[in-house]
Amino acid sequence: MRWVPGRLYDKCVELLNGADIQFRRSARLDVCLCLNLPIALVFLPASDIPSFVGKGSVDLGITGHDVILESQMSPYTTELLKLGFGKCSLQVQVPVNSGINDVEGLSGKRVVTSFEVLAADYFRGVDAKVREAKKVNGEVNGEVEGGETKIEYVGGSVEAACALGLADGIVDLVESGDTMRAAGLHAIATVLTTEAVLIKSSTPKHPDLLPLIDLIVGRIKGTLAAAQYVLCEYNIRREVLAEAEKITPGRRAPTVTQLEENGWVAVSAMVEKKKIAQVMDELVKVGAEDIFCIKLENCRV
Ligand SMILES: Nc1ncnc2c1ncn2[C@@H]1O[C@H](COP(=O)(O)OP(=O)(O)OP(=O)(O)O)[C@@H](O)[C@H]1O
Ligand SMILES: O=P(O)(O)OC[C@H]1O[C@H](OP(=O)(O)OP(=O)(O)O)[C@H](O)[C@@H]1O
Repeated sequence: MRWVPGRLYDKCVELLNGADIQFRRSARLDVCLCLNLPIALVFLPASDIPSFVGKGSVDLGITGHDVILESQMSPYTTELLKLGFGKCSLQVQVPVNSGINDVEGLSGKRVVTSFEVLAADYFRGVDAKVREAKKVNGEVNGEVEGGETKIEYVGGSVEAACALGLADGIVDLVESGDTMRAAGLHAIATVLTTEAVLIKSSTPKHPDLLPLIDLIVGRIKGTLAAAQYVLCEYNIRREVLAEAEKITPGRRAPTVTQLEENGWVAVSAMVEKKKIAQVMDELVKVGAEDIFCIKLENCRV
């Protein structure tokens, strides 16, 4: 069966474009050769990527932090970079009208999920806590009894399980929360937060490829930094330069150039894109003039 592009696909392609990793993918093929580097690209379901990378069949991969944990491949893979997309949370959800308001209330009941490893791990802890509390309260005599939450796997449409009478609660990913609300559910706990990450094998099969791997990682890092930062430039009187430098310290230090006009300098520094409006406002307050910011096309950091 051919793999259908999932939620991470568009952002992955954007990242590859930014890193100038050129490829032409034929409609029916999930493997293609890169046009300008000696590498092959393999398009796989997000949940298969940790195992392909962990076993060394593929040298680098992009997938969710959640699926790396779920596939139990963390010991065999190294997370190199957080990629800033695919952000969501794995949450425990119950019907709004169930009367259950915390995970302790769900302990011992039925939970349906696509994340059976993570959910089982989580509820093992919850069940143990509930049993311990019951013991302390004298509700359990001698050996601990009952209280084990039943975790059942389904591959998709997890949110329908409660309405279908299959579950008392679910563990599923939540991004906007629209799916959860539409199914009449609400979240009572967060198991983990996740985003897409770049991973490599912890035991690479091809050590000779390490320089090429480093080159690709460097390019991806540069693409991410270019998207995250802008270059801010302004002119300022030298006597207030120290104040302005506090506002724009740059990644390492700002570049300061003497202007032809006496007593004035030009400053150039990288500033986080999300902070640039506030930074420009503050620069105006300390007397900076001719302030502008330049979008970064690409960089190496
Ligand atoms: N709203 C969301 N729902 C599900 N996953 C999301 C969401 N937002 C981000 N993600 C991330 O995307 C991952 C799933 O990626 P993707 O959809 O590409 O998987 P796939 O296996 O390739 O396709 P599919 O699961 O649709 O068959 C999740 O494990 C999670 O890390
Ligand atoms: O909070 P939201 O923005 O609504 O997103 C969450 C939904 O997205 C995912 O499903 P997906 O669409 O990937 O399909 P699936 O149910 O087949 O996993 C996830 O399983 C939720 O159902």
